[in-house]
Amino acid sequence: MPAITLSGVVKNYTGGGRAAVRDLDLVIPDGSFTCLLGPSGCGKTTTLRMIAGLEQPTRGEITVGDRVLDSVERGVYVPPEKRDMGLVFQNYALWPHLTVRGNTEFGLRMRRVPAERRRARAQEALEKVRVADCMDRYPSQLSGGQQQRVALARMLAVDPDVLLLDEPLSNLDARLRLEMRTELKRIHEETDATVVFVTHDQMEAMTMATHIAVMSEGELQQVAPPMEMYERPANRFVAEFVGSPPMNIVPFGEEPEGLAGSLLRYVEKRAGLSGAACAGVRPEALRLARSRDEVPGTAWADEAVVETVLPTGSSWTVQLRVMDTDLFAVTHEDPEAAPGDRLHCWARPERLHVFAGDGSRMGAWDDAAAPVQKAAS
Ligand SMILES: Nc1ncnc2c1ncn2[C@@H]1O[C@H](COP(=O)(O)OP(=O)(O)OP(=O)(O)O)[C@@H](O)[C@H]1O
Repeated sequence: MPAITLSGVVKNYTGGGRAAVRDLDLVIPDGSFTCLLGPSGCGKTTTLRMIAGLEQPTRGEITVGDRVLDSVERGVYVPPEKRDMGLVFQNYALWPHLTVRGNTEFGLRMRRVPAERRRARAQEALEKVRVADCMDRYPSQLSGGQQQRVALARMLAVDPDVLLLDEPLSNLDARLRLEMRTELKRIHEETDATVVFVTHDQMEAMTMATHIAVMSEGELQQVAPPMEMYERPANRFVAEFVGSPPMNIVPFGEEPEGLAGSLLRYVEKRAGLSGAACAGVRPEALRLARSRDEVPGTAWADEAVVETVLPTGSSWTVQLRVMDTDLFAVTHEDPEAAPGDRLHCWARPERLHVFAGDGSRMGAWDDAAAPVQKAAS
């Protein structure tokens, strides 16, 4: 299955104000598990529906390899049933008059798969999502979570090359959701299918995806493998959206004082940089030290007062007051600190993220901050 490519795709709904999707250029690699991630209303579902053929772009092209599925300019539109894609949407729309088995076999029946084969494939798919024991029930006799799993089974039974999933786990409780994430990841690895998965839950995207595409207000912000996006967010929006607890961001403003002033001086001195508008540090990159002697010489450091210490069982979240600003640190070792304690907080330069006034990442900072590579001797 070749890559799915969206080129210059725009979607304006009639009666809608601004475009739901704007100038979208996105390549979904073959065999990838690509998550479309972003806050509510950013255009994720619209993008997925256009790939499925349920909405037509206002402008632009969608292709799979050499096959053009949509081209407004060339007057091409391939209807959903001719795209060989499996769909599961949030409102999974099972047929109320068919049993679970009937629903799961439905797509196979449409494809004229013989009865015996149909039964076996439906059984297998229902076992995969663990609802085989509800085989003879009707959708109205199932919980929301069970219905969602039947919708997944119905799609899996057909074994499509492309799986399009719109928040398919939203009706499951926390435990089942976690289980189904693992299950979906396993299914993806087993089938080689290309999966496009819509979610607003960044943890879901981080744990399942091979690639994440972050959108905001109809525009693509960044596409990258999860860890690359986490470690090198392309702009301030991505930096703040991906990660939990979120990245600490310190805006410099017009005349930075306090922590902002200290950080800006550090950044300017180390990188000879101008035009920086804010700096960010992830909570786990913010380290704590009892004495300044424990801080590496090249690191940024400031004095901090402990405000609260919140143990979660596996980690501790420490709220710090650094001059005029609150910062959050996460540590996996007991910080042995109490409110009111005076500490030093610090971060290695390569763990600081610096953004310009338009929100874009300042690559010049990364170049200056990276540890000097030892020349090969
Ligand atoms: N049928 C429609 N008619 C008019 N406007 C629409 C329609 N569908 C979506 N929109 C608008 O398009 C924008 C993008 O919506 P979309 O559903 O794609 O976002 P989303 O990121 O999937 O959001 P959510 O996570 O809430 O589902 C929103 O402003 C929405 O109000």
